[in-house]
Amino acid sequence: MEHISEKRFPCNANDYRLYEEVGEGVSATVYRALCIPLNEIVAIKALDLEKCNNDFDGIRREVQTMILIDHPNVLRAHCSFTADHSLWVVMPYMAGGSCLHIMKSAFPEGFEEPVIATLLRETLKALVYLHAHGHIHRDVKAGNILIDSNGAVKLADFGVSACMFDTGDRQRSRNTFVGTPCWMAPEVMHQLHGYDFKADIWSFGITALELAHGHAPFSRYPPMKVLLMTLQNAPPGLDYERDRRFSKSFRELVAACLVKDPKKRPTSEKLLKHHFFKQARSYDYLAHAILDDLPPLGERFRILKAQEADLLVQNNALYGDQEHLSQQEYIRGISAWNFNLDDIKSQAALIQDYDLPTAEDLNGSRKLRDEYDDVGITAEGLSPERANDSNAAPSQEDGFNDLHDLENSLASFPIKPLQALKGCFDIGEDDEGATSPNWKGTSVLDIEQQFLTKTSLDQTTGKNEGENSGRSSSLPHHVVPEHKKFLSGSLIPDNAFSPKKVIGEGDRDSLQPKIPERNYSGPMLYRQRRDTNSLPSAEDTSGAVIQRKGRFKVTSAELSPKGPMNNLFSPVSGGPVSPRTPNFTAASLLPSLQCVLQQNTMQREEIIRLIKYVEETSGKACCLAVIHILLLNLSFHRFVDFVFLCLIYIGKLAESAEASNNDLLQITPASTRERELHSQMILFQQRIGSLVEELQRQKLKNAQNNTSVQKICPGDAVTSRADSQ
Ligand SMILES: Nc1ncnc2c1ncn2[C@@H]1O[C@H](COP(=O)(O)OP(=O)(O)OP(=O)(O)O)[C@@H](O)[C@H]1O
Repeated sequence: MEHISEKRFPCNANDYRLYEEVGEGVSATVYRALCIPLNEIVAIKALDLEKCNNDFDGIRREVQTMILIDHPNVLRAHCSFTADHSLWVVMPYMAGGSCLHIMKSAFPEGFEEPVIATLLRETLKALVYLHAHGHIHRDVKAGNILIDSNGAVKLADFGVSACMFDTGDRQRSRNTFVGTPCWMAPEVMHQLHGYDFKADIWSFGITALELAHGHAPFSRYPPMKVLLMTLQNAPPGLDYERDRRFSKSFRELVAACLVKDPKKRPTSEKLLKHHFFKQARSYDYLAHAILDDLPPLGERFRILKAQEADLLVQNNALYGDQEHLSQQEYIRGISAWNFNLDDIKSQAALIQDYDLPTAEDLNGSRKLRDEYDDVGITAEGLSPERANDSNAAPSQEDGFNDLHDLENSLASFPIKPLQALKGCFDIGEDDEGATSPNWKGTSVLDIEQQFLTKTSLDQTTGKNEGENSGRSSSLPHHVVPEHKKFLSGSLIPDNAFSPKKVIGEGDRDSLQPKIPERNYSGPMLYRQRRDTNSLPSAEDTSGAVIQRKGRFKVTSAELSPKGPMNNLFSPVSGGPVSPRTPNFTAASLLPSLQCVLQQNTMQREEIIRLIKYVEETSGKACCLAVIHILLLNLSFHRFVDFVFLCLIYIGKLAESAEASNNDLLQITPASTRERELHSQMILFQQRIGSLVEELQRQKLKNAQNNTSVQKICPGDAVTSRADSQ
């Protein structure tokens, strides 16, 4: 590949002497150099072929364009040739460097309007020429506007330029995704209907703002966000209040260029006739206005590069791997065109809603006005209040997040920006399905969230991004990864209650689920209710609390058999006392035993009184009948008392018998029944005698057993022996 201009620049690397580096791009380094045979200072752009991803067609197109074009405002290549792994493009040396570098070095807040008008007029002349010859530059920006030492202005860099004659059918629109995000026209971003030379007019309008402010709108944001803001926000522009130093004609020129509908943008030729350019001046004026007192280009570039290195170090310390963000590339003068969608998508994963400090920020010279512009508010798009309030930082509601205003603000835009996003970023069907089919509704939030709300940091410093980040953090409700359903059906995490919490009886009771009341029939109903729901206090119960089982209490009353005759009386309250009361001590039993004896004595006296009464009135047989009745009605545990009474009575009978000697036998029963009862009484007497004898035998037997047990136990024997010794 070898091309020679009319001047016959040599195509051999040995004929050139490289001096200092004066510029750096994505894939190229630009050197000031000396063409030795011609003794002429040139610029050599060394394109690293390995970094060009084998895009030889692109390189060929750029070089062809640079050689074939012939216009005083378009940078032309002298020749090109390969050297080692690089392609060298020899071109005129523009000693003033790019407008971007000039601003970075001496005009961080932008140029004065006559300078801007002059620069833009010359640039526009280049565009008129290129468009007339079927070229779309596609990368118009301050970094590609070069200035010669005499103030001449040339549009450079055709790395992404497109020739509309490439296919031979005068194709006037393209369908490739190239350019630099901040300067990229919306129709270039969405890729749905292609674009034409009007895309350069949009970039021209962005460049006008760049020259006015020192930076392009959205330049501090990563590419993905720039794309979204460009598509969703109202077009950027000059603000009435903040940009008072600029003329109305300048605002109108910018507004004319930055219309989202490319059809409504003027052509470059028409734009060149805009009255704004009446204030444009000569090359000499330009040279004096912006190049005087500037150090040589190489030195400026070295200083800028050192600043960039410092910034990278600081940003790396602050934000880690975020050094690829566009602001840094912007400072470096790298346009980052030729980026591809994969790169953007990977950057989207790194998007943070904070601002990286710029060189100006670090120097404390950043103006709020710049931030104002960065959110993309046109002067025309501002409310009167906002336009007059110079201190009011714009919020994202100015179009970025307000979905309803969004479509309205883009009324002139031919394609819905959200669909454009869909086309741009290969949102798959699944992604689409995951969002609402209504683009005006949730889907924009989904996309926004997908690309922008990966923000986990809110490190804004009171700038408009603070609002944005806050808004971004408000994720749509259906994208709440932390809120997962519990399969158990409970929305409360299983560990909502501390598993290590010691649950006391009361706590456990309170945590117990309420047991539905069972419908017990019969007498159990009342008792069950008392047990489960209306358990009275110990003071309310008819008996003392014997045992607790959870929230259930067993009382003596519930353990005692029913019926007044079955109850013993409490010596204190007179209430029933359970005979099965466990763990009673002897001291506690003593009052009860005394009570029992007293009670028995009273009953015994009562029985004796009754027997005497019967005896006096109905004879001994009737008395025995009373005893029999008493026997049948007494419970078993009163049997001892009864036997005791019977013994007393029988003893009296015996005394009576002994006293009367055969009187009993001689008693003549009054009736047959009386005789039967008499015989039964004798039988009872005999049985009682037998029982007494049996009882005595058992006592004796037990005494003997105890004696034998003591003899068998060896421990006791040993112990007793030891004790005795
Ligand atoms: N002829 C020239 N004379 C002086 N400086 C130049 C010249 N050409 C380029 N430069 C400087 O070198 C920088 C990078 O050049 P260029 O833009 O062509 O490289 P690139 O790889 O295409 O970068 P980018 O991606 O920014 O377009 C320019 O911004 C400019 O400052």
